[in-house]
Amino acid sequence: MIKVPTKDEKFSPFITFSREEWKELRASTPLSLTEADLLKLQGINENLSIEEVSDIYLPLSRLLNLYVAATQNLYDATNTFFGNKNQKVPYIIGIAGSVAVGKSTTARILQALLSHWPNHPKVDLVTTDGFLYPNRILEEKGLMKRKGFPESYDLKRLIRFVADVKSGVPEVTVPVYSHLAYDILPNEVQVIRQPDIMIIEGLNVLQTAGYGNQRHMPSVFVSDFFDFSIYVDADENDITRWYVERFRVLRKTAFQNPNSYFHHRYANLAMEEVDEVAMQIWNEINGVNLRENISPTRFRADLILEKGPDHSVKEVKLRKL
Ligand SMILES: Nc1ncnc2c1ncn2[C@@H]1O[C@H](COP(=O)(O)OP(=O)(O)O)[C@@H](O)[C@H]1O
Ligand SMILES: CC(C)(COP(=O)(O)O)[C@@H](O)C(=O)NCCC(=O)O
Repeated sequence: MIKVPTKDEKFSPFITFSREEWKELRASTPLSLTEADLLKLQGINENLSIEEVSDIYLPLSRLLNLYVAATQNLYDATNTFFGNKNQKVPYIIGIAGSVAVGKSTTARILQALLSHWPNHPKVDLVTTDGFLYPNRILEEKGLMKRKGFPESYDLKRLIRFVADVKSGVPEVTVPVYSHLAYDILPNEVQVIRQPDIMIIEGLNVLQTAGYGNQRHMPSVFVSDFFDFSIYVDADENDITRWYVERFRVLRKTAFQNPNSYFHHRYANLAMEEVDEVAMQIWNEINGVNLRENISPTRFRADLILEKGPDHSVKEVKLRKL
C-alpha cells in the first residue's frame, strides 16, 4: 500500500495511519500464533482483545522484526570491517508514556510477539523504576512525593546500564523496585545477559533536560542507545480514569496484603474514599509529571500509539526515515 501524505503530513516528521490503514500492514505477517500463544497473551492482560493483538500489535511486531533484521545486518557489516567475530549487539527498544497509559502492557505484548521471530528469540524487558532512588535517599532529599519525576531517578546509573548492555557487557545487573514494598528491594537484582532485543519501559526514557539546579542539557541521553522508541499516548482524562480504576483493583488485591506499604493506609478505605485518594495522587504527582516532563517527549519517539477511551489504538504515527 502506498500512503499519499496529506498536506499537513508533508511538513510533519511523522506519517499518520488510521487503525484501518495500519491493520492492513499486518497482511503478510508470516507469524502464526497458536491458540496457546493467544491465551498466554491474554494472561498479560485479561482485557486485551485478540482483535487488538492482530490489528495493532502484529503489524508493529512485523515492522520491528524488519528493522531488527536490517540493524543486525548493519552490525555484521561493522564486525566484518573491524574483523570482530560474532560480536553480539542487542537491539534496544524504549517505551515511554504516562503512569497508567499502558506502557508495561504494551512492552509485555511486544516481548511475547517478538520472541517468536527466529532471528531474535531472546527478548528481555526492563522497567526504569529499578533506577528510582531507594526511599531512604528520597526521604533525605525531600522527594517522596516526587516519585517518577526526573530528579527521583539515579540517571547516571540508568545511562551506564543501557550503555553497558549496548556495548555487549556479558552480564549487567538492574536493581528491582517493588510496587508492593513501594521501594527498591535491597537484596534483589535482575540480570541482563546479552539478549537479542532489550525493551526498556518507563516514564522517563525519552527525557533530555536536566532538573533542579542542573537544568542544562546532559551530554548523553538514555535514548542515545535506543534503536527504536515508542510513545504510548492517550487523552489525559482517559489516563486518569485508568489510573483510578487500577487503584480500585489494587485496593481489593495488593493493598490487602499486610506486607504492602499501603496496607495500613488504604486497605480499609470505602470505595468513594479510594477514588478520592487516587485522584489526589494523580493531581499532585502523576498528572503534574505527565504535563511537565513526559508529554513534552512525545515527538522524540519513532512511533506514537494513540489510544482511545477503551485502550484500543485509534491511530499510529510513524517517523519518516
Ligand atoms: N491494551 C490494553 N487493553 C486493555 N487494558 C489495558 C491495555 N493496556 C493497559 N491496560 C490497563 O490499563 C492500566 C494501566 O496499564 P499498565 O500497562 O499497568 O500501565 P503503565 O505501565 O503505563 O503504568 C491497567 O489496569 C491495565 O490493565
Ligand atoms: C514507579 C513509578 C514512578 C513509575 O516508574 P517507571 O517504571 O515508569 O520508571 C510510578 O508508578 C509511581 O509509583 N509513581 C508515584 C505515585 C503513585 O503512587 O502513582
